[in-house]
Amino acid sequence: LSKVEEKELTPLQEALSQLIRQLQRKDPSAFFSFPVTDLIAPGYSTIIKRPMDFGAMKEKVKNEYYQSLEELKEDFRIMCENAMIYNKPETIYHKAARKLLHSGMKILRPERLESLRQSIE
Ligand SMILES: COc1ccc(OC)c(-c2cc(C(C)=O)n3cccnc23)c1
Repeated sequence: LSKVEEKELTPLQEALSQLIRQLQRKDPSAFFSFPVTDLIAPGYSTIIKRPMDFGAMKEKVKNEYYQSLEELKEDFRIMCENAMIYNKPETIYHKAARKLLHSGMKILRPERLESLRQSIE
């Protein structure tokens, strides 16, 4: 082990990290990489009750918060829906969120998660 204790990732953490990497490739503008602040989005924190972003997801993987692949899928859906709630339909963020949700649901489709689940059991 190096000086800083390197913690081995569990199979679930490995699978979750791989899924997040694949999902983030569908967000080339990195609009979903970090929390949306009230500074860049006025009133955001009063409108959006469950903020979510890819950085928060990675933190939850690191802290072993997710107990299943489904929980990641739920957070991903919330993240995209937040953007479609706060941002008006004609904005680049609303459009990016709808496109991201669509491509993300292919990456996270049930049969894909089922086979991934079996491979880590
Ligand atoms: C223009 O560059 C950036 C950079 C980071 C962002 O969020 C992390 C956003 C961003 C991301 C969002 C979302 C996802 O709603 N957003 C909404 C209103 C105004 N800005 C944003 C934009």
